[in-house]
Amino acid sequence: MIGIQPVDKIRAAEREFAEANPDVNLMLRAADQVAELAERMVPSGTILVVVGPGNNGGDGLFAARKLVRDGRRQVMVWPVAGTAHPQGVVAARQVGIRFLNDLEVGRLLPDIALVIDGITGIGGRTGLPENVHWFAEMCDVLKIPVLAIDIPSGLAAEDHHRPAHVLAATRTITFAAPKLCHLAQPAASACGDVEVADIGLELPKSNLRQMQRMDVARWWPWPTPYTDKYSRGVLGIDTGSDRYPGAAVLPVTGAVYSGAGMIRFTGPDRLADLILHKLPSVTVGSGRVEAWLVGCGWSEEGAEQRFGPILESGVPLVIDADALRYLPKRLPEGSLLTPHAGELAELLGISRPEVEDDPVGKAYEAAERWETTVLLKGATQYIANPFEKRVTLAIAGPSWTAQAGSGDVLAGICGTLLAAGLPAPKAAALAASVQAMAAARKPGPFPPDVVAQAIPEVLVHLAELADQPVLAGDLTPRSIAAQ
Ligand SMILES: NC(=O)C1=CN([C@@H]2O[C@H](COP(=O)(O)OP(=O)(O)OC[C@H]3O[C@@H](n4cnc5c(N)ncnc54)[C@H](O)[C@@H]3O)[C@@H](O)[C@H]2O)[C@H](O)CC1
Repeated sequence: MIGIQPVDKIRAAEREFAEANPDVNLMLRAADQVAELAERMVPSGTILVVVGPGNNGGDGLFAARKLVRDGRRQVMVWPVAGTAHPQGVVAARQVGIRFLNDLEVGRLLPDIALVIDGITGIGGRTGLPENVHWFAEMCDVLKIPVLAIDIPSGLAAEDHHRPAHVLAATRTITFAAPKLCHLAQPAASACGDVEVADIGLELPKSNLRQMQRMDVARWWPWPTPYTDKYSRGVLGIDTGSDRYPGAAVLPVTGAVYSGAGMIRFTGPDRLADLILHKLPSVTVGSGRVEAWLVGCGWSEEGAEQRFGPILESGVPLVIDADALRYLPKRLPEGSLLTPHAGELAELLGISRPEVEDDPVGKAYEAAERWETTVLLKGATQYIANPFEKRVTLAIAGPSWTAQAGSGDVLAGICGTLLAAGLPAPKAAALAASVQAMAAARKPGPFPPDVVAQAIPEVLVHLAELADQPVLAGDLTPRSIAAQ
């Protein structure tokens, strides 16, 4: 698990560090790491460092000096605000770095091997300074690699929005810990691969975190020689309707391919036949279960009658789709709600854009209101845990999972894990992460049931990795795709 840090905590840690280590210059440490990464990205060629008026620009200027000294290559600086970090400017001038104006930048840009973005960092407000819009567009058109220092300029550290104008990065090097913009979509799509550099800051535990592959490997309920189908967990599934027959098949597919010990399907008989045709290991009819999955594709007719007896069973429930409309005030302990943004808006009596503007806050609000875990689905999936007062981001996958039926499969995976006895926050975080990793193995328009069929491969791979102390390359969807 990696903690996502807000700007005030980073600044406080920086102050504490400075008081305890008056002789250490954090900016130089940051600049050294920027220069090192730049060298790795482009071993030769001219580098243009674009700097703003703040300390982010200071990092850029000291990195420029280091690049000239170590690499003896041409490095140029464009101070976009006219002024820049005074000591940084002196340091850059001392090694003969050339400072450019807008016209010169426009002329020289096609020959630049790498742009280092030091316009704004954690002090940045959303939106790029206007005089840089053309530059961001040219970098994109000319496909010039961009290394962002701390935060790609145009993004705000704690905001998941991606504004119209942003200097999109190929890679971002951030310090001490990731910020929300690095991990939450759509902002994350402007960060490229994100590297977290240790500059010596000590940070407190964060209540906003992101799953890592090692967490999935550690928490997965791996079967042991003592396991049988009952101890692995029996999951009851009541989903689908004549109008939505696929919503019976897809959750069951998710549950089977994520390793449910046994599945009891209690939806309409005609749909049971459909399921058995594809997945003959599923049993039909009621019996003892450890958890229920309800709601996918119920449509409105008869929904309440289906829900009533299942609610009374008292076992933990995964409550998806249509069942979210009939929530009682108190839910069985250990239950999990799995709304998308529209469903969460309906639950809270607000508009969808209000949820999309503040997904962390709204998922948490619903979790507190129903005293239960909420998995908010979308390009970034948020798991709100009201018991430990925190929100976890699942591992992200490719956007191909944005298709009808993905949520049904995800609900099935959640059901497997609840039935296996996992607490709902862990079950939700594992399920969403594993589905994303499966989708990364099938990065194309594969239907959701085919993506589900890739889950066993992901689990085999994770089981091998589970013995290893460190997993390198976490954090970004691209690194997952590389597995
Ligand atoms: N905290 C650390 O761990 C370390 C951080 N370092 C670097 O310092 C920056 C943060 O520097 P700061 O001076 O506080 O802010 P910025 O440089 O990000 O920007 C401030 C500057 O920019 C103007 N501005 C902000 N947004 C916009 C905008 N949208 N349009 C125009 N102008 C904007 C603002 O008004 C200010 O003038 C951090 O990210 C690190 O890179 C250290 O060097 C190492 C330790």
